[in-house]
This record gives sequence, C-alpha cells and structure tokens, in this order.
Amino acid sequence: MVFHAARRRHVLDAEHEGLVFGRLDLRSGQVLHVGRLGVRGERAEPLVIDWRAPAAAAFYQATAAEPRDVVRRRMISSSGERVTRIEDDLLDPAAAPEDMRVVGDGALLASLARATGRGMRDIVATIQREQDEAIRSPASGVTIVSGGPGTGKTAVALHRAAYLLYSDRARFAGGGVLVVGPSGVFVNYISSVLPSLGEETATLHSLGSLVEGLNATRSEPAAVATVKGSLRMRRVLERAVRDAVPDGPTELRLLYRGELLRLDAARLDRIRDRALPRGARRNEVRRAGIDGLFDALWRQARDLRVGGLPSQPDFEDDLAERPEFRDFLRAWWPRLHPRHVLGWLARPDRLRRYAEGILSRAEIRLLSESYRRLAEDGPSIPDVALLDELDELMGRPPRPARRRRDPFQVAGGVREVTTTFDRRRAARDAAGRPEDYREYAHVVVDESQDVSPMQWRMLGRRGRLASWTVVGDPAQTAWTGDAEELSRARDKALGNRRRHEFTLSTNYRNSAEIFAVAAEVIRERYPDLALPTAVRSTGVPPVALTVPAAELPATVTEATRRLLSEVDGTVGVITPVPRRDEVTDWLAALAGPRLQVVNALQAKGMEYDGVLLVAPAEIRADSSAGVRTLYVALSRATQRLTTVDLTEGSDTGPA
Ligand SMILES: Nc1ncnc2c1ncn2[C@@H]1O[C@H](COP(=O)(O)OP(=O)(O)OP(=O)(O)O)[C@@H](O)[C@H]1O
Repeated sequence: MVFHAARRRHVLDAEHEGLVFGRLDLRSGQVLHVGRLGVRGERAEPLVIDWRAPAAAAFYQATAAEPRDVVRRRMISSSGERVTRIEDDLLDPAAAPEDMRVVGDGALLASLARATGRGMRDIVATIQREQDEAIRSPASGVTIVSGGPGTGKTAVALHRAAYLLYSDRARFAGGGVLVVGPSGVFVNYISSVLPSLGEETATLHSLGSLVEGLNATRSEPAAVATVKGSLRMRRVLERAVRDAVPDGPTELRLLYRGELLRLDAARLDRIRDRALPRGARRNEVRRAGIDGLFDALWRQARDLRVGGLPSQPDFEDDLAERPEFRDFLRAWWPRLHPRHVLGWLARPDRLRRYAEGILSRAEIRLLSESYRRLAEDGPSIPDVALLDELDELMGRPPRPARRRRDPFQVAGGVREVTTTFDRRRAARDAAGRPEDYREYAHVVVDESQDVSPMQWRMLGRRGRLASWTVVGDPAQTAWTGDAEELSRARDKALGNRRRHEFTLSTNYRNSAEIFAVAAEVIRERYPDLALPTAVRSTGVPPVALTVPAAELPATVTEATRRLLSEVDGTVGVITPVPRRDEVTDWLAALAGPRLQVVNALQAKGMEYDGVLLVAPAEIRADSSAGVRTLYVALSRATQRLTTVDLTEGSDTGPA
C-alpha cells in the first residue's frame, strides 16, 4: 500500500499543465469535469474523470448533430493554477437552461496557434472526433491509421498508447508497449508526450536503436536503403553466415602419437557444411562442427594405423585437452557476432559471392560502395535490420543459467523479515525486461510508410504476441523498391489479426498557405491523391528564393536569422541528405535550442514553427521517391516557410 500510495502521490505531484481541461453539462443537470487523470474526493466521489474513461468519451465525440446528452461542452485552458481561457460549444441549445452562458470560440485554433517547443505536446484537451475514434479503437488486432501530413497520426498513436495502458493496465504495462519511430531525432521529439499523460512505462525506439547495444543515426541514399531493405538481402545473408571465417585456418595439422593427422581446406569446408544444414544456427551448432572434426580425425588415425590408438571417446578427450586443438577451434568456429558477419560484406570479393544471382551488378556495386567505410562509420539505420536478421540466422550460444542472488539476504544465513507483497514485488523487479525483450503486448509503429521489408521482419520479431497500432501516409514514403514485396513483409509481421482502419482528414499543423505549396508539389505527380484540409490561415505566404551557388551559405544564414526573429518557437533547417554537415557549419553562429538542422529523411514526422528548406530541387532529384521526400519537407512548418534553391547550372552538388 505504501508503494502504491507513493506512486500515486508522485503522479499527482507531477506538474501536469492543466489537470482539468474540460467540463460537460449534461441534459440531466449533472456536471462532469474531464482531466488528465481521475481524481476522487474524500468520500471517493469522482471530482475529475480521466480523459480515457468511457464517461469522458462524450467530451470528444459529441457534436451538434449528435449531442450524446451533452448540452454544453466547455474547454478550460490554464497556466499553473490560473484559468486563462474558456471556450464553449453549445451542442443542444433546446435543452440549455435560460441562464447558461456560452463563451468564446476556437479552442482548437487557439491551441494550434501556440508556438512549437522542442518536444511534441499532448493534445488531450482538443482531440477531435475522428482522432478519438482511432484512439479508442479495440485493443486487439491491428489498428491502422492513415492520413496526410499534420493530421495528428503521431498524436493519435501516442494517445492510443496511453489509452491502452489505462484501459487494461495489467495486460499492457505488464507485457510492455513498444513505440517505434523512424529516427533518433524524431523519437526525441515525441519522447515527452507519454510522460505528460502520466505514462512512463512505454519503451520508445527508433529503427536504428531497436537492436540491443546499437544506436545508428546515419541515413542512406534512397537507392542504397532500398537494396538493404529488400527481402533478397535475407538470402545474401544466409550465404554469408555459412561461409568460412575470413583469414581463418585453412588446414588442421596435429601430431598424434608420432603420426601427422591433417585436414585440408576442402575437407574443413565439407565438415562445416555438413554441420550447418539449411536452417541450422551457426552459433548454436558449434558442437556438431567439433564432432565432425573428431570423426574425420578418428577415421584418419585408424586408416594410418596409429600405434596404441585408444577408443574413440578417449581419443576425443585427448584431443580436447590439446591447447593447439583448442586454438584451432576458436579460430575455425568462433562465436560470431552479427557485426562480424556484416563486416564480411565490406570485402568486395565476398559480397560478390554472396549476392551473385540474387542482386543485380549495379546493386552489388551500390552495396560495396556503402560498406567501404563500414569500419569507420559504423552501421547505418538500414544496417540495423540486417544485423537483427543475422542474429536470428546465427542464434546465440546456449548460456549457462545464472543463479539469482536472494535480495533479502542480509548476511550469511540471515534473511530480512519480509511480507508476501515484498517478495512478489522483488520477483517482479528481478524479471525486469532484458534489453532485447521481444514479447511486447502492443507495438506502435509511426511513419510506417518508411519501414522497409527487412525492417518489418525486425519489428515482427518483437511483436509476435502483440496487438498493433500502425500509422502512416503512403504519399510520404521514401521507399523506391518493390511495392508488392513491401506489403507482403508488412502483412507477415502483422499476421492475420483483425484490422481496424481509420483515416484522418484535417491538417492541424500547416497554415493553409504553406500546405498549398506542399500540395502543389505532390499533386503534380499524384493528381488524384486525397489531401487533407489545412484549417488555419496566417495570411503569410511562403517565401521562395533562388540564388547562385556562391551565395547559398550567406542566403541560408540570413534567411535562418530572419525566421528565428519572426517566430517564437523552433526553426528547422532541412537539407538534402549529403548537405547536412556543411549547412550545420554555415549556421554555427546561430546554434541554440530553438534551431535544428536535419536532413530531409530526419525531417520525417518533425514539426517546426519556421522551416528553411535548402536546395529543394536536389531533394526532388535524389531518387524516384524524391518528390515524396520533398512533400514531407515542405509540410513541416506551422507558421513560416522559406525555400532557397540554386540558379540552374550554378552548382553540381554539395561541396
Ligand atoms: N486535435 C488536435 N488538437 C490540437 N493539436 C493537434 C490536434 N491534432 C493534431 N494536432 C497537432 O498537429 C500537429 C501535427 O500532428 P502529428 O505530428 O501527429 O501529425 P502527423 O499526421 O503524424 O503528421 P506527419 O504525417 O506529417 O508526420 C502536431 O503539432 C499536433 O500536436
């Protein structure tokens, strides 16, 4: 009880901006207050209803056409303990008492006009009906939410995670909720939303940090990411994990009772092949390799009529004790880590051998080029899914079970006095999730349009027992590979669980003026695409500049300075992938908490008050997905957008 009371006090003490944000006046005369968490009075009477409780659903779902017994809905904004604004909707005027006051309009618009901070904010006070339906969709199966830029898909995904944790805490907090986003920059941006809703237990990861011990942040050009993301890579890796260790021993020589026993390279390869039938995991079947060696050496010793040859088990024991035999084993069949084998792909001759007949020559060249600096640069984001696949293909050597220390042991033979509750809690703490935990009860995938087939396999391994929430917008994908293969991989990860689909239709982020520019770009390529409607107009049109290459640094710096002075919140400078570092250097003097420089792939899912887009034509020309990536970059700003393009023919790319 003390533990639970302390936890509850911590939650109540946490500085939640605006504990109460809504009030419903019902036809019956009853008044309900809706807030971030449920609060009861001294006699356990409800004072505030948690926004996720069924009784609060009317706050989000009631409309004038369907008032659901609500006469007046009031949104309450506050700062600390002071109410700063109230906004009412009169939903059922006929049922309103004479003296009912109705105040203000536009709580949603007021909240949208607030300056953007470094982190995303929760939207509990202004969740819209179509969003609410997706948030409260059934806990089982797969909930799929689609919609254009700024329609609140990320917000919905995170609020849904909070909703699930509330509605079935034992199942979701116990099993764990995993939230996956495309990049570290993005995961940082969304990381404060769940804690602001009082939920600290979800696990957040980017696609580059999903594998234990890794935190890759390097994006790759679309063409490379597409090859690395293709399911054909699995076949390439299958060949790699069966290959001999580079620079490993090419023969085994042992002097046994005066006779030389010898196994040559071809023989060793055959033994390895036999010990590794298709589907066997190399790190788990080392014993079969050793047995193969023993058998071959034993047969040879017998054929050579070695004098005084003992029985086969004794012969094997003799060998096993010889240091040179053990050294050989360590070199010939080492415990392989996925990163070792990925390193083998950096050797062009090996890569060609593994990929022949599976990838085209051009694709092999692309891979080879990308792995040239693997040792220096470390794995990229698409490599992480390959490392996870290698881990799956090779397995891990069986680990001896470790004995757990008794947490209540005070001194030798003396145990603390404990209660059943203490012991149960200790057992639960000891079962804390390991870093490569895979049995999540729910997996949320954000920006799912950018998850490659190999990445879907990686996610699928962590969600075998899970229900899913998958949000994304196909028009924003950077994937240029086989669409059919992608949907096959996705279907396999999600399994044949029941699907619930939702579409969001209002763009809450961009001003109408900014979204018009983004819409024009994507419409050119996809004239029939259904686009969301931007609800807010600022009257400020985007600025488009074109300058010769020599003036690019000065223009970018000046335009960034101007944006920083024009908006109160954040400014994002979005660059083509290869230009990010140089642009960061140009802007060193302006660096500060309000400014962030990201490349066009890192910009996925992000939001800034002002955006400066560098060299949009280069982003568009990058690959066949360029126009979609440009559409993403153009739809990141809430207030101001400036683009700086290069005069034609004035530049050949980044310095
Ligand atoms: N109901 C709402 N009330 C207030 N703000 C909202 C609401 N819905 C969305 N927003 C705001 O709109 C912005 C865009 O939301 P979000 O990032 O979730 O959109 P998205 O669909 O994931 O966008 P994209 O696909 O472009 O990444 C955020 O600032 C979010 O807080």
